[in-house]
Amino acid sequence: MGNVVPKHLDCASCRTALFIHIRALCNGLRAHSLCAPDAGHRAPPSGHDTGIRVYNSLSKRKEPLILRNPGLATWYSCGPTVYDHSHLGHASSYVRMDNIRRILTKVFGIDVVMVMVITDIDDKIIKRANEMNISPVALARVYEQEFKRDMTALKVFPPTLYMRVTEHIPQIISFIQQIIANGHAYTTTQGNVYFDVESIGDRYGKFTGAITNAESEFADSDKRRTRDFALWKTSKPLEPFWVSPWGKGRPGWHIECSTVASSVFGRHLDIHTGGIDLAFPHHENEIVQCEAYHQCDGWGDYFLHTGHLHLKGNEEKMSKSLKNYITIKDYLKSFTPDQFRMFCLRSKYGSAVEYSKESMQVSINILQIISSFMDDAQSYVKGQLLCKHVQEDVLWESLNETKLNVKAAFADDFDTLRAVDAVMDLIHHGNRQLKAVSKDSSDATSARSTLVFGAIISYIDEFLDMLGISLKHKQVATEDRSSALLVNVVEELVSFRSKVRNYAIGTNDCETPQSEEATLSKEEMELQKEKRRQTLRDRLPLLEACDTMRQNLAGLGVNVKVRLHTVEKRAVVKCYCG
Ligand SMILES: Nc1ncnc2c1ncn2[C@@H]1O[C@H](COP(=O)(O)OP(=O)(O)OP(=O)(O)O)[C@@H](O)[C@H]1O
Ligand SMILES: [Zn+2]
Repeated sequence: MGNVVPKHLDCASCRTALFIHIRALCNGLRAHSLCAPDAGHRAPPSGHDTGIRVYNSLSKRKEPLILRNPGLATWYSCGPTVYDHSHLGHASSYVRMDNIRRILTKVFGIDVVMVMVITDIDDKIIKRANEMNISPVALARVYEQEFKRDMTALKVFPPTLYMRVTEHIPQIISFIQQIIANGHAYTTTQGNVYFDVESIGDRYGKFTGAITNAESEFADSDKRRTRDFALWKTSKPLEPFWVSPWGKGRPGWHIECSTVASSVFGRHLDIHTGGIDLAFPHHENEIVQCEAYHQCDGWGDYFLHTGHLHLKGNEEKMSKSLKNYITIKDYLKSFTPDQFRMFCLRSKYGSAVEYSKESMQVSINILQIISSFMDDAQSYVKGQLLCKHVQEDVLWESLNETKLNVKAAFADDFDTLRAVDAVMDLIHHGNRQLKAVSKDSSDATSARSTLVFGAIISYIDEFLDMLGISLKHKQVATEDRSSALLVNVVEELVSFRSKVRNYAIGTNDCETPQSEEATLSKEEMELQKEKRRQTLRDRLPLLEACDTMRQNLAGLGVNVKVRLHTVEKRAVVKCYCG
């Protein structure tokens, strides 16, 4: 995003410097629990303590999350620069932030007012539009729509307000005028406006302190000092422009976020988010612009940054400009949104994540374990799965402990990884109690513990639903609106297979009752057994077809289970059950 990064990325030394810088920031994020030496620098915000602790990139430590208004969080999120497809890097950043938002609202009862800006004018948009021979606005609208569609597909809640840069140019111009009037920016004869970093003394460098803009950027610029950055850029021939007091031009990247955030939230903002690459210089610059405009100190109470997603064996983040991306649309051809959401839950939002087929497989397996447990637990509650006596008190205790552990994990910097582990522990306990027995077993008649399993099912359902995962649509890719229909079709198919299979193994055939079996002669018994064997041989192709269908459905993520008590009597079909 923005106009600083590509210049860095064109040049090998700047690229290296940028990666070192990002790694340093990521390391800072990983060391969440450590206190940074300068942590005491900022006064804690005044307001209402939520009981949550968050890692604040500003102080580089975990702090109590204190909101200005009780039960309400104001949240500004940097949005995408829309000149190309959205990729899994965007997906991971926005899904992880969506999880935080869901936790805030659904677990802690905090309403969130979230604003996200869409960067629809920028060097890269203009360049790409020229290459494609279309207008920058047309290009931006196409990819903006695609981004929104992709987010919907991944079940990311839309922000309260999406705001486009191009629809706020007058506000941006006034914002810059005020910064100039307050003595923190200067104009040049070429029609550029720059922020005067020296004018704010040592208040620059909240995120880094050490990094300055590259000399290469300074070389062909009319700014006074290296660290100064553009608020308004004069337009080159054939570029889109807006008329301003400084001539025809367009806004710099950072100013759009400061203006839009201030236009909605005024001088106070609780939470600001983005990927870790945005901490410097983007967020650094946003802060000083806002402080210069509002004449305040400490704009933005909490800065939360997501770690980067990168491909296995690749140190660089997945990015449009590096062309090393997998689009969200392509990803959803092979995987489901729920599988991606589970992938995101399996790490802390601030850490880097490695994307690979293997890491996806781990998430798929977890969902399958959950799904399988929920199926078994439901069958048990319905009386379809007969089990040994259940130790209810152990399960009630485990459920209560899980609830406490999950909430504590969420209150500790939204630790989704720990929360999922706690739920998997509960499932482990549940599975240990669901020991299937045959219907003839004496255990089969013991009283069922339906209530505790009902409570566990309901809790896990709520937990997943809260985090945007729905087992009801399990294993079905939801590229179109017909997913619900598809689920019904799959269920119909599975039920048909089950009828065919029962016929093939002779479950529904009239048999000689056990009481009468005793009266049969040895020859008659032998005849009866031979008749059964012949029936099974005749119907073997049907069994094989059922088996093949089960394997094929498993390949598509639909697991067909055969209940123990319906098959165990028949030794001959053992090789087909499971
Ligand atoms: N690989 C990634 N991992 C995590 N977050 C990412 C990744 N790539 C982008 N983001 C985040 O997505 C948001 C929008 O990013 P942006 O539009 O700048 O994407 P980009 O692919 O990095 O683009 P560019 O290559 O043009 O800089 C930002 O908050 C950014 O930090
Ligand atoms: Zn921004």
